Amino acid sequence: MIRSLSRQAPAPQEIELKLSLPMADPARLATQLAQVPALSRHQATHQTLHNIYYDTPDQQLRQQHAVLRLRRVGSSGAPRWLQTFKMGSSEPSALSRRSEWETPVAAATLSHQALKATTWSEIDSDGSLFAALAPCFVTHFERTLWLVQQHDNSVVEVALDLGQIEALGQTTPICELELELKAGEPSVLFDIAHEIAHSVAVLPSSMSKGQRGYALAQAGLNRPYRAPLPNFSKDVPVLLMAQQVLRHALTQFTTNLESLLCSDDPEVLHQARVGWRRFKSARQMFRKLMPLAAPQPDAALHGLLTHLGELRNLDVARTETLPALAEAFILGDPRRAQAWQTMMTLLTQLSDQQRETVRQALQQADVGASLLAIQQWLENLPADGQSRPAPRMRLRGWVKQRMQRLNRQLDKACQVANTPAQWHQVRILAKRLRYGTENLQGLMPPRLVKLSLERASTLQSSIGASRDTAHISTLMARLALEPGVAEFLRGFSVGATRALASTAHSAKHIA
Ligand SMILES: O=P(O)(O)OP(=O)(O)OP(=O)(O)O
Repeated sequence: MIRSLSRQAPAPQEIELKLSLPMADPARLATQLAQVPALSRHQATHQTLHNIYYDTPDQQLRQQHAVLRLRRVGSSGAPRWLQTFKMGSSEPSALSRRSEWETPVAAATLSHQALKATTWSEIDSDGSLFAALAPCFVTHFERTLWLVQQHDNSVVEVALDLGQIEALGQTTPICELELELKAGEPSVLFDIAHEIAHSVAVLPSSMSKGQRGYALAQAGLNRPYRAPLPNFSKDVPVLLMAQQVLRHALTQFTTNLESLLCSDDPEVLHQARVGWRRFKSARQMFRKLMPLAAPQPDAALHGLLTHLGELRNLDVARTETLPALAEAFILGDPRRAQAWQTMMTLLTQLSDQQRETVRQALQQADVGASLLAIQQWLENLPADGQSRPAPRMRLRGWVKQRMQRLNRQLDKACQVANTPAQWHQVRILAKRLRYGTENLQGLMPPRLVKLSLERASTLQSSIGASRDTAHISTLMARLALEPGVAEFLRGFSVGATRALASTAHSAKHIA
């Protein structure tokens, strides 16, 4: 916890970088980490932590991004109790900054008195909220701690937490690393994280244990995550705006990646890819204003993105395109039904294998290191911007200009589209227009928002549906199909490819 030097903001701050550990074997983690050069020079210590989280029945603390918990340190025989109150922000990021007050208390009972020195009264002026508090979930875990002191006097506490969260009879594992800044600049957190990421697979993670506890209690863990669209005032500095847009998109990507490790839900994968596309579109849109160019994904991250795309194609065929065709092929004939079923079983096996490939890729150290580099660049934007200020501009004018440019690019691509690769380009530009409009709609005239969104989604869905269908023939070549099924799908695919040509033709008129 860092004490602020500013007179206006005396609240102690917790600055923390959270990394999840998508490794198959948590039992080896402590040994592996102990060999990381930054940690090997320091003796690890151990703590057993048991935490009870409190909230009102209608979760007023959660709604205000606040956390109140009682923590027992050590065994139940000789316990030490701490009461912790944290106030966070609504900005999702693996690098969190929260106000935090931690006070020793005599027993396992919440103390109103201990909250007097905090900002509690801002959310509970008459004490009624405190009176309505009740336990809502617990966490308990073993913490292995390294206190890393650097030559520049920075101090970072690196904590490996292994244990579980329990809510309403449900449990979920805790397996994560937290790097908390005790002294120095936040960049030192990334320096140490990079060293760790060379040898241990990590993923930047924006969910606190508290958020995961709430999600567990509501059966909402590992569900598809759609980051909320940022809301700006018209005088927000442009780099902060870019940072918020990019942060939401990157968090959408990494949160769904984490869920992909244990969820088979096609929508989780879909939202991971949407997150990455939102990120890429925003990176492209803001690129000229950036003090430093974003790091490009390395080969391992590229590999993961390719695997995700292949899995998405299989998911779409298995859950959307083919089920819609089943009746047209089967026509009530049991033998045809059997042949269709055999194909669907093969397809399911193929997508299970591909899912496994994705999970293996997520466990590669290089993927985490690449994501960490992107996260660091993103968190540094305002600081980098101080040394290389963005050009002065009228924000609304700039946004309008960008959107008009995107529309013009789309017009041009529609006019020349004639080959599958060109239609694909139209679809990419349509998505860019949609994400750009969604991200910046608060700064655009409402009529332009409406027109751009309508145009982008019409193009995107009509070209997308035909393309998914045309893709079936590529996919089918990978499966040993019965001749009847293969012929039916070949015929269907030829028809779909022609439909794609006519869709692209009408797309020129949407332009
Ligand atoms: O020990 P802390 O205070 O960092 O808290 P935690 O139990 O690790 O929970 P969180 O995920 O909120 O940092």
